[in-house]
Amino acid sequence: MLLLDPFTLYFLLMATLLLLSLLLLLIGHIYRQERSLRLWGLSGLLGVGGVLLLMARDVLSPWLGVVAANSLLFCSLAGTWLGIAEFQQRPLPWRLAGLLCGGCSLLWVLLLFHGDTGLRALLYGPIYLLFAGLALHELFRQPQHWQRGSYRLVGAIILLLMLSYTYRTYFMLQHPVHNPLHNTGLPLQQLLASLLEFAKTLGLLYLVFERMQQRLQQLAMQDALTGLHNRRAFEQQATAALQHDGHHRHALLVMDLDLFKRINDGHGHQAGDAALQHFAGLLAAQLPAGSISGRLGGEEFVALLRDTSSSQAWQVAEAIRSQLAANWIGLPDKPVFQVTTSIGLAMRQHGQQTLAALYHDADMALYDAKQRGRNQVCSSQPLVAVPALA
Ligand SMILES: Nc1nc2c(ncn2[C@@H]2O[C@H](COP(=O)(O)OP(=O)(O)OP(=O)(O)O)[C@@H](O)[C@H]2O)c(=O)[nH]1
Repeated sequence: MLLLDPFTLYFLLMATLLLLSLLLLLIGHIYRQERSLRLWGLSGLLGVGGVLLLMARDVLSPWLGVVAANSLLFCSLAGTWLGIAEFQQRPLPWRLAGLLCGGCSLLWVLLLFHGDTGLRALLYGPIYLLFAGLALHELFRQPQHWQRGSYRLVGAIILLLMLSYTYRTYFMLQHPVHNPLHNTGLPLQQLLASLLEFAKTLGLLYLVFERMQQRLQQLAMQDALTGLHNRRAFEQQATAALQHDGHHRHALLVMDLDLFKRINDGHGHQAGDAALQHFAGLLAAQLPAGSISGRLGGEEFVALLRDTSSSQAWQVAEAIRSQLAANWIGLPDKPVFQVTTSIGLAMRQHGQQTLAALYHDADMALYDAKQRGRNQVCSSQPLVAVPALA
């Protein structure tokens, strides 16, 4: 078996981190909306550059090696933190990051003059801990992120990194005059820290992909105009609800805006869109909590009212109808107009009734409402029209 010494492993890790950083920059270039990826890619490049400079300090001048390398490493830490702030869609604390990096580098230079390695070591740990702490703070700014497994995983990796930096400080204090290249203890710690940095970058990448997937899922399930569920999402959620609460009474409302073609023709397509959005807002305000609503297409909407009686469902439908009829809709600099809706209501008769069967009953009731002159609610059982409230 090929056994690699810690240094070879360390160099291999650095090479992998370099490739990963380049990959992040490439993906960040393709998915331009994810600027955090580019910041993390840059942070990785700075980190690798800093380590290489540190290692080459015997060849280059110690000044260049130590001062430039540490400055790059501080900027790399700031890059991770800025990337997380960007990922959380917060204004980037550029100035603060610049001030911190500049301040840390300056302190480092001053301590070089002082020549006390112990003091430098004491400064080293807190700077790393500060940047890791800022990254953690940004990651868990929203309390709901504590509930998310992926966030907790990245948080745990950053905590381990903080432990590793603390140990590094302790080690440097114990061995004040050391050369990291020829010391036996430090490379192992450096190996561990690099592995954790690597894991952290992968974890952050995972967070971005998770969010991209959520966005795609949202796009696939949401009606773009109204923000309501689209047909597929409504069918999925309503079917699950019917299966889950089999013994409860549910009501289905199928709603179709009246003579919508006239609104489009008379006021323009934009006004028609505004009417659809207005109606979606009305549904959100009038439907009881726990209801599932959606836009099936065109000017047809649907809502499943869970655990409700027929009189409650009737009242909700009637409130939606009368509120819509009572409101004027308008666009800036355009004449206002009114729109009405016809609604078909069906109550679930028994536990086995499917969504398709329920929809069929409600659709028949809607047809009846249209036939009776529109702007009214009709129920499938018994199939009668009930006088409008207003
Ligand atoms: N503005 C706008 N119009 C849409 C959209 N989707 C469908 N429509 C229009 O909605 C109209 C539906 O017309 P019809 O199916 O004839 O129904 P209606 O005029 O509402 O008549 P009734 O249903 O019988 O009351 C058509 O003119 C479609 O072009 C949309 O997303 N935005």
